[in-house]
Amino acid sequence: MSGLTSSEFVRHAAAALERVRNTRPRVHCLMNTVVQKLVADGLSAIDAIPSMTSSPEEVEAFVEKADALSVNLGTLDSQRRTSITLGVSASARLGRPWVLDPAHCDYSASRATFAQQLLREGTPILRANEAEFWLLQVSDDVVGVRTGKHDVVRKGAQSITIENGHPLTAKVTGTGCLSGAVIAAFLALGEDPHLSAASALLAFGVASELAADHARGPGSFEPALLDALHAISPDDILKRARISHDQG
Ligand SMILES: Nc1ncnc2c1ncn2[C@@H]1O[C@H](COP(=O)(O)OP(=O)(O)O)[C@@H](O)[C@H]1O
Ligand SMILES: Cc1ncsc1CCOP(=O)(O)O
Ligand SMILES: [Mg+2]
Repeated sequence: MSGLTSSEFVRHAAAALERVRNTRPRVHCLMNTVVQKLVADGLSAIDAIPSMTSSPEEVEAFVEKADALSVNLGTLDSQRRTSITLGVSASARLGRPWVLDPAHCDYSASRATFAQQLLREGTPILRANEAEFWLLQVSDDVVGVRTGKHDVVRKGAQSITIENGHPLTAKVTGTGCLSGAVIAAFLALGEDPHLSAASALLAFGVASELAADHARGPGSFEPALLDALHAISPDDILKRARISHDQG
């Protein structure tokens, strides 16, 4: 884990949350059409600044103005493929960090092929659920994030496992997509991508636990998650973090 002990990593994550709040990174999202609002609201709640437009004519300009890019393949059509290809190339050319969520690539071979092509551009972070994750190959310099009951953030032989979270998170459509966008906000800090991705997921997992304290089910969990992303403090991370790591 880049030479850090577990407690040093937790302190890093707490401080990274504070830096996101203070620097207000711009995150451009090429997001599926199902969960645009949740993702934009979740980014705003942690004090990042979202933009969501996906027209091919404008995508390069938006990527240029952004600090990081979040790409999601959930509702792929031909125009969106064009925008994503342009956005990802611009990101790689400009050296902007970017995150790929290959949503539902396990349902469609052509989507999986497209995801695999995109992963060759720049140095992305892959954020995927279990089924999607195992379908794709990531090179050793790409950070691979596999979410689920525990989130595993791997780079080469090094991995950080985040045990924080709540099962209600999986009952709200779009939380996986939002977790990818939150990773992009932390990547925008320009720090070690492995630590940034793990810090983002630790903050997201702790926020999910805070939200669950105020929820009666998925319907009330969704707004509670936005409230928790707004309210979560570095201290919450220091007090609640449950992580383990493997230096490989
Ligand atoms: N059983 C679970 N317990 C706690 N958190 C979970 C569980 N399953 C998924 N999550 C969380 O829900 C979010 C979405 O993850 P996941 O369901 O893996 O992705 P997707 O929504 O893309 O299918 C992540 O923040 C993950 O940590
Ligand atoms: C249901 C659905 N269909 C296409 S995109 C999408 C949202 C997926 O969101 P998540 O994987 O984050 O729950
Ligand atoms: Mg998903």
